Amino acid sequence: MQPSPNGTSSESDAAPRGPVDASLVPRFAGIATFARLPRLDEVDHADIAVVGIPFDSGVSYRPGARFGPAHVREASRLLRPYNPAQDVFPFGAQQVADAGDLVANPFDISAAVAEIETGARELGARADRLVVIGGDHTVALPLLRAIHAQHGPVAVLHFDAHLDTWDTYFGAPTTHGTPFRRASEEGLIDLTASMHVGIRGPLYDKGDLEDDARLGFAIVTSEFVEENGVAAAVDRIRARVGTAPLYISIDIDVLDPAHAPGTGTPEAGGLTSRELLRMLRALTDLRIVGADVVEVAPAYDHAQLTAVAASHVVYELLSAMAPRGAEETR
Ligand SMILES: N=C(N)NCCCC(=O)O
Ligand SMILES: [Zn+2]
Ligand SMILES: [Zn+2]
Repeated sequence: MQPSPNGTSSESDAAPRGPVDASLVPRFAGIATFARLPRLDEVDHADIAVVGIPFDSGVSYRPGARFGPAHVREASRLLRPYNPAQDVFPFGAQQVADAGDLVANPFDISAAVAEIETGARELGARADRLVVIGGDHTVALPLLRAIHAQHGPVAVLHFDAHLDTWDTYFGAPTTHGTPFRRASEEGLIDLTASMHVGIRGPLYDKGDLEDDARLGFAIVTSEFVEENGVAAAVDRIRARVGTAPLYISIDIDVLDPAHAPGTGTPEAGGLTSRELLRMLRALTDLRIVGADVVEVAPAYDHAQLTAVAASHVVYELLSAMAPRGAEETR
């Protein structure tokens, strides 16, 4: 294989352009794109664009997820080309590129949501699928609007400590605690195939769960995973999602604060990063049409714990989305 001057490896024009080779350029050198991948403007077309949305004006508690994309990119420098857990080269089996960040108005949530939807739709012309790094969970609503325009109602597999199907906060309908209620009301999701995983902690009222079920979500709680194990949780997820086009939304606070302290609304009693990664690895053959990883807030992080976890979550998503063919390429 001929390394190019910037240390990226590419065997021919047709092969995907992969990350900067860490054996040629130290992984701590250079400007951080996700996993040191090429930028979207450096490739003709991407199968998947990784894109940041530095927006956190929808938070109900600790702010700071606007700095999530940069923090996750920094921690992603250590990722390597081959994923043995899924036996795939996620950057060789498909072209993945970093599209930078979408611009979202920090002072006007409605304007931001419109900008995010437009930005996602426009990116859709240059990349087949998007994997988004948030940003707070508000961003899932415009992303689902863009996905719906392309695919119709999708199964939403939502990993989170929180339901995020609440109605309003201080009268505001568009916040990080409400995206999936709005999405359900707008007909964006498949009400027979959507599910929350990792739910735990105090609610506002008993009726929250009744509302949530009516809005189309089944639930695998964090406690269910503890009592029955990952394999049983995966069985329930796969039975629910079936063959529907699947959008995966991962709030990093689904992890226990011991595994992901850097987030705005932490809840005790969460999943381990090992459990979450195992669940994602079991989704390989599902029809994943897009994904987000949200709520990483670096100000509360320590030693990049949360960002390392989030970067591996993105890596498992990209691996699960990679086509499986006869030829194994890096
Ligand atoms: N989407 C996240 N992370 N949290 C929603 C929590 C809403 C609340 O403060 O009750
Ligand atoms: Zn949450
Ligand atoms: Zn959330």
